[in-house]
Amino acid sequence: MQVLKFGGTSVASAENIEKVIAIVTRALAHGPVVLVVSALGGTTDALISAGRAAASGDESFRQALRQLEARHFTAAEQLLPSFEAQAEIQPWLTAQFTELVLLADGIFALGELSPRTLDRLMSYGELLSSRLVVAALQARGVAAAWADSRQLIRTNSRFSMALLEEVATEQLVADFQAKTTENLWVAPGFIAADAEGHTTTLGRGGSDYTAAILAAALGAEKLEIWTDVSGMLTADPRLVRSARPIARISYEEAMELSHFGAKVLYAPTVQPVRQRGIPMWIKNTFAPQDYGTLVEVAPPPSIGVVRGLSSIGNLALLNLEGSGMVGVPGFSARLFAALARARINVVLITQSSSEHSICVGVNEGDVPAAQAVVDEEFAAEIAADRLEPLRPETGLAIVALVGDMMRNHPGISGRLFSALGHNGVNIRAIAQGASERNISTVIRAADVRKAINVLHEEFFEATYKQVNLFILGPGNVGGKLLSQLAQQQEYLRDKLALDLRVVAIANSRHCLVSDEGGLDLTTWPEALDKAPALSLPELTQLIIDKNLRNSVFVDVTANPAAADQYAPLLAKSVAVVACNKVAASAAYASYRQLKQLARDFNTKYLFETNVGAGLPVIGTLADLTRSGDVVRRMQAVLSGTLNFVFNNYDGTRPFAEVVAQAQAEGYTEPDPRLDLNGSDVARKILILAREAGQQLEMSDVANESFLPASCLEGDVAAFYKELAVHEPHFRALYDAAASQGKRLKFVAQYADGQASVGLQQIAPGHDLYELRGKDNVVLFYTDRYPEQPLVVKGAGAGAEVTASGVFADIIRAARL
Ligand SMILES: NC(=O)C1=CN([C@@H]2O[C@H](COP(=O)(O)OP(=O)(O)OC[C@H]3O[C@@H](n4cnc5c(N)ncnc54)[C@H](O)[C@@H]3O)[C@@H](O)[C@H]2O)C=CC1
Ligand SMILES: N[C@@H](CC=O)C(=O)O
Repeated sequence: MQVLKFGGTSVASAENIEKVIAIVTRALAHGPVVLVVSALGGTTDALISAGRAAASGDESFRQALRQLEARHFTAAEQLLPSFEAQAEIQPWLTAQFTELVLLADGIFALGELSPRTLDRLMSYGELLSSRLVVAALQARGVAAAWADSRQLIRTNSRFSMALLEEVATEQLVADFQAKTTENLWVAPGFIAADAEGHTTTLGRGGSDYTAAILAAALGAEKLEIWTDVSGMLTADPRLVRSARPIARISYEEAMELSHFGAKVLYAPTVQPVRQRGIPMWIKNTFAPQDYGTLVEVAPPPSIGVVRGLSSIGNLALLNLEGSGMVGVPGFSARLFAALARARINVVLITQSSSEHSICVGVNEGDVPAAQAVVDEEFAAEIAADRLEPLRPETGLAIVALVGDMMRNHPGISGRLFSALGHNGVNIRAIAQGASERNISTVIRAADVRKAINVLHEEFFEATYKQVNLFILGPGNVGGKLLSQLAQQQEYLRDKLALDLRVVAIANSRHCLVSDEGGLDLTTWPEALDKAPALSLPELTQLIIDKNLRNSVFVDVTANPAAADQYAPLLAKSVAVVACNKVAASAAYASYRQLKQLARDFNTKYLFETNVGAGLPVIGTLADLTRSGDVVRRMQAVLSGTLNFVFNNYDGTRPFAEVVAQAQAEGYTEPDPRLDLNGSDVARKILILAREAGQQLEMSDVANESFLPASCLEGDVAAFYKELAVHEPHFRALYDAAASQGKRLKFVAQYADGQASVGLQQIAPGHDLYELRGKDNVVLFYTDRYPEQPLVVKGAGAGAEVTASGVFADIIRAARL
């Protein structure tokens, strides 16, 4: 005997029922079949709302029932081609709907819908669908007997969620089997009856359960649950696009996953087949060729140890806390007894070993009742201040990892916590049974999508990690960065398993945001011009609200207001990558705060390009200090612009023209005066000193500017004019150095807690002398490099190299 169950979508229309018939006909070739069907998709909901409308005096229930009637008549017409077959079923359908209307009229008259009446009302869905399927089969020459599940399955009288009476059911099934000759029975799912013959139901989704009960009672060789997806998936596909079917799974794992929200299977279904060791398949009616999922005793181990992820929402935590609980036996018994009296289902339990609190998870809808019964139960202890009143917390969800093999693998929870922690997902409670088959975490409902995706990547996608970028300032450097990202996207997927998606690009006028899948990195300039404006705080809020996993904010502006966004973003575990130097060179306290926030919220604040553009200057310094070395002295040329200017200025061309060339080639700051007056270099040596462990402020950096003060009055155009006016000054500086065979270098120095920047004449043979083009050089003198310094040298400015430094920081942030 095989038991096949088809869900609501599988029998939602005549066309779908044809598919069901084809599958059943094929199965019959292998032996007798019990076919269990759900109501036509949407019917149960329609019946419930019609019943509720009737109970509340709303006559719209009549129209709803007329619509249901029409739908069933249409299905009958489509399924039964012959006039005779239709003539046979139509009076029966009419009689059913007459009964249904009478029942609803009764509800309307009484103004009350009891659980018992609701069960009766709902039962029509499956009664109608199963009869239609029998008629359709018979019309195609397939002999089928209709088996009324109310005469096969005995339950108690707990209406809407009746409990199975196993022994009586087995007897009823055996009796029916003894008197039935057909090889195919068609039974309505979901419904049963109590000892008095009242119709009961087995809980929403209960048709799966019906099939499992019948399979167990008949000792079937297999149970097939036919639905609209190709088996149980590694995660809810509405949340995780890359979720994939699980080929084989144990009963226990299937039970855990279905209990924790995997809607494909009604949780109680597993128990009856598990008891008898009956293999259960989950198959897709619309893709019968797909393998589906086989639920069995001992499936092969899953490669990634974790078999699946699931989640349930609408959860509340109830926290019972107080010193009066410590070491006193019986508290939990009283808590659970009180909840049970109010028929409140406890979804999860945790208790700390201090015994100072017990925390239980319940459905949010049960919170008021729970609060009332628990506070009443513990009224005396609360009054005596030995317990606090029950504290409910709502807006939560459970995300669970499921897998039989987890118990043999240390480190699974470590990976779970670390993946969630890096993404700013706060875990409110944790539960793990001694079987270690399920690790459940309670998190904010708003974090579920992110958490499930992060965990899916961690445990199932050895292949890709999605990283979501928000890029501010697609100018000189930002534009190059976007080209590099576009060019490298495929390589990163193939070689580093990183799926870098640019979710938003913003400049000072527009903000372009992608809906799904990331922005097209070839057409963004035109799209950005048409995009609406968004203020910086609004952009920050958007990033927070999107709540995407592995989010990175990339600041490629020179804007102080942009730097103000780092703190709120880091506090939400959004990584910050900046070539903007404002934040790292602002007040020491705020620089520290940002670094601390990154540590506290398990994320990264990276600004390697703040010094030496794409050169590994800050990274090298960090490697030195991390390994215990102490930086005693630094000497450096840190301005690409000034090095370029002094390398190219010899009096044959005006100084202003050489500066303009540096700007045109993309070496200067957006405001070139910051380079020329030494501020940019001062910021850089300040950042290096801080990274070396010194608590310095910008005002501590001595800046001996070579620029006449009048050059800084007015705007950038005035600055260039004034440079021209002071040509003799620059010529004199050059001549003084050249006459001694020396070169001009704008040098940054740090020693003994003191930092300074200024123009120096450098003699041949000096470490700073041979420094071409726009190059930078940093000499680190440390305890381990006391005389011969550790040298970092190379191109220190330019959009391309800076963009590649930012890119490298993005990869660091992404891999955490
Ligand atoms: N050019 C270089 O060699 C290096 C540059 N940097 C840094 O790179 C940063 C960018 O430099 P460039 O690309 O040359 O500048 P840029 O002026 O070409 O680009 C800046 C971009 O920021 C945008 N922006 C400015 N204020 C904004 C706001 N409030 N909101 C949104 N967008 C805003 C502008 O619209 C523009 O798209 C600067 O902080 C600079 O210090 C760092 C290392 C080397
Ligand atoms: N304007 C800067 C660019 C890098 O920080 C420079 O010239 O060095």
